[in-house]
Amino acid sequence: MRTVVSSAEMRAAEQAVFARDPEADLMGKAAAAIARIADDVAPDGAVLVVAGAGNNGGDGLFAAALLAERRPVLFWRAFRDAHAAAVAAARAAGCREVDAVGAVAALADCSLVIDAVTGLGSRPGLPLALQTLVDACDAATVPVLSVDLPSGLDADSGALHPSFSAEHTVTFGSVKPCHVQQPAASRCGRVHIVDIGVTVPDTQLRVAEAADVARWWPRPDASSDKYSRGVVLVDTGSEQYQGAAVLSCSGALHAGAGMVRYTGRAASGLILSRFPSVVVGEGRAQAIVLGSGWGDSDGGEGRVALARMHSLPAVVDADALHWLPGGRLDGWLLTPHAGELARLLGCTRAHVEAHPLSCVREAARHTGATVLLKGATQYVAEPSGRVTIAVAGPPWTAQAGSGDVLAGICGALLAAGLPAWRAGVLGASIQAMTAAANPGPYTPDELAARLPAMIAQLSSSPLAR
Ligand SMILES: NC(=O)C1=CN([C@@H]2O[C@H](COP(=O)(O)OP(=O)(O)OC[C@H]3O[C@@H](n4cnc5c(N)ncnc54)[C@H](O)[C@@H]3O)[C@@H](O)[C@H]2O)[C@@H](O)CC1
Ligand SMILES: Nc1ncnc2c1ncn2[C@@H]1O[C@H](COP(=O)(O)OP(=O)(O)O)[C@@H](O)[C@H]1O
Ligand SMILES: [K+]
Repeated sequence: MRTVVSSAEMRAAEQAVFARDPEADLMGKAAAAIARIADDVAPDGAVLVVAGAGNNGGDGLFAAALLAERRPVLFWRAFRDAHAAAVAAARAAGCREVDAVGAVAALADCSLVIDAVTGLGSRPGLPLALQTLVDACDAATVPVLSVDLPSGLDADSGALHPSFSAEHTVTFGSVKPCHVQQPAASRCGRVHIVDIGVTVPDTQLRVAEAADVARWWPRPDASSDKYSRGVVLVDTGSEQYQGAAVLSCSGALHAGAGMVRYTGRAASGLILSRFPSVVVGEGRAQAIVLGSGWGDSDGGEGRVALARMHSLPAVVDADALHWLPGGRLDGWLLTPHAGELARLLGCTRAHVEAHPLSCVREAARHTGATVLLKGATQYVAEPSGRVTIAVAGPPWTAQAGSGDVLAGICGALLAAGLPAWRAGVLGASIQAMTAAANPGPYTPDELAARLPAMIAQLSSSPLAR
């Protein structure tokens, strides 16, 4: 699990270092890391460093000085002002200064551009001369290594603004929101996190990693039976949306449920023909999955209320989200997409998309449930305000039916005894990781069938220990 720190939290942590040791050379360490990564990702050829007026530019120019010991380096002061000591170091090391026109012209001969224009102090957007260079970089397909973040983005959000598109980003201490929240995250390329001696604080935002999924995924042992592994009661699908029932059962079974009981309104013969191990009808269970593919079929309110009376953990998906009972929904996992969350909160989808973190937190705080907001970035918010971002995957899973499979996976994890936040994080992560390992337009049921291989691989990998 990695902590995600805001620019203010990072600055405070940096100040704490200087309070302890006023001579601490954080910029020197940052510059050394930038130079090392630059040599790794583009070992030969000239480097163009584009430097801004603040410390981000300072990092880049000190890195320029180090790189100039072994290769040609050019630099452009994009705002004229620049960190004076760093400019002096770059000049003394033999770096050649160019102007805006020279920077664009230099792209033809450069193997790497280091974007050190703005970092934590970045205001969204780029001045025209810089935008011209960014366009030229994109057209010339010269790889960009961004320092801290692609200049132009806002460190503290996932929103898109005119910015560099980096192939690599080197950041310090820990990731910032723009590195892990889409769509901004897609501009960061591969993110290298470098320890420069700043102690990162614990925060209310974290991002899960493959190792967390491997460690926490429930595995049967010699004492396991179908009940201890977890029985999931699945009330999904309807006459109109029969496929949703098949998909959520598939998700639960392929995620390792001990047993799936189906109590929904789709034709049981259809489900049994795909999954003969499913047991049709009520019975003992440890978790319930509700709502995927209900459409406007009757009795939603009563079915959700009944589930509440069972006092079991529940995954509440899709149409069941319209029928949330009053009171605190402790132990429940709500799985809305942005439109469904907007309806829950009484705001617009655009508002949720612009402010996903605050919206998902608000829904969890208001309902007392854990809320998994689905989409390109998947946020799992607990009523306490803590949010965990699931492992990211490719956009191939953006298709009808993925959410139904995900609800089933989360149901299996709840039934295995995982707390709701962990079920949400692991469910969303394993689906994304399976899609990443099987790139292409696989249907949701084909991807569900590939979950067991992914789970087996993770469980036997060193990450699981
Ligand atoms: N906080 C930390 O722990 C450390 C920070 N370091 C570096 O310091 C950076 C932060 O430095 P600063 O606070 O000086 O901020 P930045 O260097 O990120 O940016 C501030 C400067 O850029 C200008 N600016 C910002 N957005 C602009 C825009 N859209 N158009 C035109 N000008 C714009 C500002 O007016 C200001 O002059 C970090 O990103 C990192 O690279 C490192 O030196 C090491 C440690
Ligand atoms: N851009 C994206 N990248 C990756 N996954 C996505 C993206 N958009 C949506 N998803 C995934 O697609 C699924 C959509 O769920 P949902 O909208 O409920 O679909 P359905 O109800 O049709 O099953 C979720 O599992 C979500 O994680
Ligand atoms: K930058």
